Amino acid sequence: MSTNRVITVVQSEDDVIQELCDMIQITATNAIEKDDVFKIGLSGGSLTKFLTIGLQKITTDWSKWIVFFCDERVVPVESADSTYGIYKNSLIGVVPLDEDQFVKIDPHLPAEEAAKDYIQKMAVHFPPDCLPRFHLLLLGMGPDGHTCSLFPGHRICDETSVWVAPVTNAPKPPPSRITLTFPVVNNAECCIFAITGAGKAEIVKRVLKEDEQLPAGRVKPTDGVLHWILDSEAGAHIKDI
Ligand SMILES: O=C1O[C@H](COP(=O)(O)O)[C@@H](O)[C@H](O)[C@H]1O
Repeated sequence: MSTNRVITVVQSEDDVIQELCDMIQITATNAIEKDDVFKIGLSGGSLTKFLTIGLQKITTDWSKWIVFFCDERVVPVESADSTYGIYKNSLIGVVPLDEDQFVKIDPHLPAEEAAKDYIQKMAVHFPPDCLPRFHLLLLGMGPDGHTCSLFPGHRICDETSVWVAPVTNAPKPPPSRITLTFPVVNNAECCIFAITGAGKAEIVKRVLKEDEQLPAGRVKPTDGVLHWILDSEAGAHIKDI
């Protein structure tokens, strides 16, 4: 099986949010029709802003959503660095998602234990004895080409034995994190990168040239679809690929 990659360049950040949320709505509808549940993984960073704005506008059966994290920072939920904390404050009460629909890390554990605990929590929602297959993973990318908390050159980029790995020395603060590993990311039915801004144009070009030194360039769902949604600034150099 090869990855089906689709690149969409739109004008502005607002257009990226619109395109992203249209895709989320379609993917959720299809998943609920097929499996009676929608299993989605969220990232942090700029995606939190996109979803806070965009998810309010979609039409879906929210009761069927189970929301996981592609990565999470091991910090208290009250911290501005907690990805769950951001979604909790910006989404709950705004869209009809309950706190218990989020599969959250235990931020009181050290990263190693939090990763093991998260694997147990994930296992409740996926069939036994096979890799979890998410309906949708929403991914971001840092200007260094990291995605989830998979940073360039970090040994966990080559981790194949666990679904979720701890990171205790992330080069971007906060240092303590957990992250899905590549086997799980690449087993998803669909992955979407939503990227904006001129600061990411150069790295977008490198990743789309399939530079496998860069973690984002290693996202290649083995039996799924990979979407890149870019604004005109982030997509400025893609004619050169
Ligand atoms: O630290 C993180 O960074 C990436 C990228 O963030 P962005 O602000 O450049 O969009 C994000 O996808 C990841 O979830 C987060 O933990």
